[in-house]
Amino acid sequence: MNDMRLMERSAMTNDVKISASQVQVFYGESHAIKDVNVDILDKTVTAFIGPSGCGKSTFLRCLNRMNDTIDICRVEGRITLDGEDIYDREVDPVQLRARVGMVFQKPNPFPKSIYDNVAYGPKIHGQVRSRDELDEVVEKSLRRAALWDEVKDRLSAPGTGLSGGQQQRLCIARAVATSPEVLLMDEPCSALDPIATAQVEELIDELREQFSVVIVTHSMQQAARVSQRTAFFHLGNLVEYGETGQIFTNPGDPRTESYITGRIG
Ligand SMILES: Nc1ncnc2c1ncn2[C@@H]1O[C@H](COP(=O)(O)OP(=O)(O)OP(=O)(O)O)[C@@H](O)[C@H]1O
Repeated sequence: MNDMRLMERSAMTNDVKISASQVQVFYGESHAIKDVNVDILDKTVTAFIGPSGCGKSTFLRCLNRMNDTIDICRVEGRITLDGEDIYDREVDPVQLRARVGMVFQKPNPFPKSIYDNVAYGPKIHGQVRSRDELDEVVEKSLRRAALWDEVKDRLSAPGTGLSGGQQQRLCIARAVATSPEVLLMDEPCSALDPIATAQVEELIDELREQFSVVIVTHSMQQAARVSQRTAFFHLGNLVEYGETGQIFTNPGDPRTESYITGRIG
């Protein structure tokens, strides 16, 4: 039985969810991402690490076309989600972002009630047909974000009135409410205290049972704790990508080694 489970697990984690090939990103004349090739696996947590300014967030934002919102930003190359080119003219970026959700560094709940923060996505994407169905989605999402018990008696209170850690879990609930296939997290714990960080990390581990999670982090301890794959970026290049344990214990590139041992960054 255990062997069987192991087999299922390893087979599961070899499915490619997002594939990037020869991706270049420019901000005006500045070349921020240089020829990046990477396959992001389904039902896996992938950590992007590297020194400040190396392009982690820029590359993350390519994966759900958030860079489209930055005028001077130009993305080249090919990125596919389940084999389909996400930069194809036919693809609606708003629909794409329902499939590839995002959680930002600073919790940013809408100035609305806790309920409405979570209900917003399913409503605008026409994913629910009745108030009962919406109630169900809201409850399920808040449970998945490990927030339900703390807020179930005050769903109409403003989301901005929650603590920082609760607000970040509310943003995670909002992101999972549209049933995304991939969740992008840009330093989701940087504004949180150690207890809230531990809660969010635990949550990330649970979320990967359902979908692919990509997390940008400055904390190597966090990358080691939550991820199964790690990508090390340096000066816009993807230097090394592989199993987290291997990257941290036996990196193949001297730049990765310098970074993880604290010599650069
Ligand atoms: N909106 C923007 N306009 C112009 N240049 C930008 C913009 N965003 C990022 N850059 C530049 O692109 C490069 C990569 O930045 P990015 O924020 O992706 O790095 P990062 O690795 O996520 O950094 P950090 O760890 O400090 O958040 C940097 O040189 C940065 O100055």
